[in-house]
Amino acid sequence: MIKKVSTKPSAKTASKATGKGQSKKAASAKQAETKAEIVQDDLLNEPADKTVLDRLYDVVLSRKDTDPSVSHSARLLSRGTYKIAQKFGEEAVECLIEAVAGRKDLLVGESADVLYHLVVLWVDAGVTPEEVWAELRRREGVSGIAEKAARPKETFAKKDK
Ligand SMILES: N=c1c2ncn([C@@H]3O[C@H](COP(=O)(O)OP(=O)(O)OP(=O)(O)O)[C@@H](O)[C@H]3O)c2ncn1[C@@H]1O[C@H](COP(=O)(O)O)[C@@H](O)[C@H]1O
Repeated sequence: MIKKVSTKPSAKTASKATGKGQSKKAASAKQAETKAEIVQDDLLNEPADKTVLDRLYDVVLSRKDTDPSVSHSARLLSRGTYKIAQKFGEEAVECLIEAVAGRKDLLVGESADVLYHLVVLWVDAGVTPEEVWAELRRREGVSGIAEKAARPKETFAKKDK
């Protein structure tokens, strides 16, 4: 499932600020909403390219320890590593199903789901995108075949078999 980027506070948050003596609260909620709308407009002007992943990480990180009733990321993070890993696994399976079925259009959406859930996994584990980019950078120009051939013969996985 694909979800639009939104930094808007929920309608719930704004509607709570009503009634007598609440006008100040209502005004500040309105102000926050206007500010969030500006941020949302800014986001709509951001490029739809690979930099979106860094922005997604920043948004998910900012959701940590926030209200789980307002943010899906906050809800997922509050449920702990097991649930986060489970969701990531489910999305990965849905992704590979579309790949095997040759449904390219659905594979795009499922890929976005996988990346979102991977970012949640990173936030939960304390891994930053920069660490992953650095690892990919380190591997650049190293053939996978050559790297595998250079591995020590006695690997942990092989010992167990
Ligand atoms: N990219 C995503 C994204 N992709 C998928 N999803 C949500 O992931 C959920 C997947 O639904 P499922 O039914 O599979 O999962 P579930 O609700 O946990 O169900 P259970 O497994 O618990 O039964 C849906 O609510 C989707 O909307 C996402 N939620 C958020 N984002 C991004 O994260 C940002 C922050 O979102 P919030 O944290 O919700 O503010 C958004 O602006 C988006 O950019």
